[in-house]
Amino acid sequence: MRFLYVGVTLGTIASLIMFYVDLRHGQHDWALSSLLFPACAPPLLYWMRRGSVAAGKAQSGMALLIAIALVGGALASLNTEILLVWIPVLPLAFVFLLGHARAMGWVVWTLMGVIVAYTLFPLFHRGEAPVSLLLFVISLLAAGVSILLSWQHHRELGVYQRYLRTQASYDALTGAMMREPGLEVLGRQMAQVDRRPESGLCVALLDLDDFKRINDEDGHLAGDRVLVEVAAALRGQIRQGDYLVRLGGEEFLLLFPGMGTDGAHGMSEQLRARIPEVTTGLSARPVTASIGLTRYRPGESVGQLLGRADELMYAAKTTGKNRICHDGDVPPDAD
Ligand SMILES: Nc1nc2c(ncn2[C@@H]2O[C@H](COP(=O)(O)OP(=O)(O)OP(=O)(O)O)[C@@H](O)[C@H]2O)c(=O)[nH]1
Repeated sequence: MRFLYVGVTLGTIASLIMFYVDLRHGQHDWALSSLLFPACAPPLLYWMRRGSVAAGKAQSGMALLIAIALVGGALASLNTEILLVWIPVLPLAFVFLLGHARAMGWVVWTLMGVIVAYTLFPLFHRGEAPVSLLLFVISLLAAGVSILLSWQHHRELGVYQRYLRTQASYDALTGAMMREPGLEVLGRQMAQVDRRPESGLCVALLDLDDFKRINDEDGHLAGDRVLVEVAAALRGQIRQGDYLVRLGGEEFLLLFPGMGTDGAHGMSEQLRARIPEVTTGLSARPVTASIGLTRYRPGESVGQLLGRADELMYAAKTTGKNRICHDGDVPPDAD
């Protein structure tokens, strides 16, 4: 939005200077096209501030003004080099106003309008020649360069945004999804099962056993390496489309969308057996995990589902650890 205020102010000042210069040279028809932007853009901005015009519509309105001013200016005065200066500026103005995707359409149409204006120029000016073809093509090439620059900027921005999203969603130590985004995914998966109950969803709450002792006896760094190896093993074992979430500390949540209880139990059993293998040598004693496995019951809340998984995991802890506890009362398996 700040661009809009700066852009309208600069555009208005530049257009008023052009208007003054055109008037001094007695070119009244050119002066009219210079007056279009200062006459329309500030009121549009004012209506937008008051809320009478939606911001998106006001921005499209500004883009339209720029397009009309440029094509109109080209028809009226394309035999002066000064107008060519604006042609490379146009793609950047559109990108700032409308975002990259929409701007490209506007750029194409406006440049086509300018090319048509160049071609028709002699018709409107009794055979008078427009500015040399070489200069005109150079200004179009300069517009091409500014499109490439804006595209490059857009790409870099996309890479940076993806990087930030990853940083915000994935735990730096284990690479597992973090709690918040993980619970959002869980909510989405549950909603999907609510719509299509036959698809099913199982969740496993996995907690490493006696992790505090690993930290105390082998050191915090060893504890970290255990977490890294366990997470890597879990990720390597689950299917594409399953999710691994680090709920906190040494507690992980696994989501198995579309998997029945038998399948999820088999998978959890493999994971449980894999943990001591991948952590051999990292800790003086074998690393094991207790797992609470449950199936989502359509209509229940995230809290109810995770609460049940937690109770089952706790049952696994209290009945000897290194084991899986699962629902005894799940509906008959669809598998
Ligand atoms: N090294 C390391 N330790 C962590 C991290 N996050 C949490 N912890 C430790 O994990 C330990 C968890 O201990 P408890 O909650 O008592 O659980 P536990 O020792 O596994 O006992 P049970 O769950 O009953 O088997 C605490 O000592 C935390 O300091 C981490 O990122 N790295």
